[in-house]
Amino acid sequence: MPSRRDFNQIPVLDLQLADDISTKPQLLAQLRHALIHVGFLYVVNHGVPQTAISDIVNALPDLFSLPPEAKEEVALSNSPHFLGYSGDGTETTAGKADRREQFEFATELDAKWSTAEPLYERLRGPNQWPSAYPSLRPIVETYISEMTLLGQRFLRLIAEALSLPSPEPLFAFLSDQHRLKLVRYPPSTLEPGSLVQGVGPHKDSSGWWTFLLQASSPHVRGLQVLSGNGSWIDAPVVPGSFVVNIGQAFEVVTGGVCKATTHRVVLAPDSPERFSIPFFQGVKRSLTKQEAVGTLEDHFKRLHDKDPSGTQGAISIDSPFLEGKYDTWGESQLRTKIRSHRDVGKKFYGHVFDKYVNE
Ligand SMILES: O=C(O)CCC(=O)C(=O)O
Ligand SMILES: [Fe+2]
Repeated sequence: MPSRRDFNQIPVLDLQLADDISTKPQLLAQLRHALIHVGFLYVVNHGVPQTAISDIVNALPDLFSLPPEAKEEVALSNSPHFLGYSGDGTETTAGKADRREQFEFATELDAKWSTAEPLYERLRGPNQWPSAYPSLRPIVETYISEMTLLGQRFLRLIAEALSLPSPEPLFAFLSDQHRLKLVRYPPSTLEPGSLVQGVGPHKDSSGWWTFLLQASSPHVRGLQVLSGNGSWIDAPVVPGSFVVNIGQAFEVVTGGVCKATTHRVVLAPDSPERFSIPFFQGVKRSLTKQEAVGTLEDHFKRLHDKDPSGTQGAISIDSPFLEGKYDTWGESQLRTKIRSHRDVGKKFYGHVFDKYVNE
């Protein structure tokens, strides 16, 4: 018998159905199914203005064509907040180097960390803006604001789909800082039959929810999602959509009823350059394990007991946050960031570097 998380395609949800009381129940039922059985979905008619999307998509070719010194000016290695540019091959996922270059931005905030505060508060801080491309800043800021709003609308729908009495408990987990990556995968020139890792298999660890814009034309493929039966399902470009998926903290808070699903990007032989823009809705840094597990535990246990077939297996949660020895989400994030960007770790977090890298 197929397990509950076998799927062979990713559902497409029309958020406009929420605007009419006669169609909203249909949307909520589709959403509940996608949350519990797939962990990945597309949204269309999502309400994000087309100009905010096309402005950022159109900025990508010029941004990535900047000369090396303009990229160096905003290198991630300058930033204790892990914001800025990192080059092709500098990040590893599942033990292998990823083939992508990226600019990482976040909600624009001051750096106000002092030694009286937990070290993870130093993750909060301002962006680095390339001086060679001054028009980028308003484009990115507008996009982050719009995606912040979409994330909030989406959380309200999720609360209803999961029968929560109110969305407030979900909002209480949110951070003041959401993160955005502008990503370019290079064209591939491989021999037939070989595949290159754009980004290796992973579950999103840095956010509550991810909203991904596939910013290339529909013939450019690459994103794949792991079904419960072990097969990789293509997630092609659906024009006018965002791909939405669950982050690891949300899996923890729902007691594993909603699972973070593994995904990857593979570059096939002769594949063209590919752009994507993931927005990671942030989780508050001070969140403790106890709060994450305990706040909605009773609700999700009841949901599981009411529909044990639908949420079968809900008890197992595979979470570095829960399994790790660090009690807050912020510290667990800081550790992850230091491990994946060791140059930044050594430079700004020298006194904890060995602890986080060797433990
Ligand atoms: O580029 C993509 O399509 C996916 C990127 C991704 O999964 C990530 O950055 O977490
Ligand atoms: Fe991801």
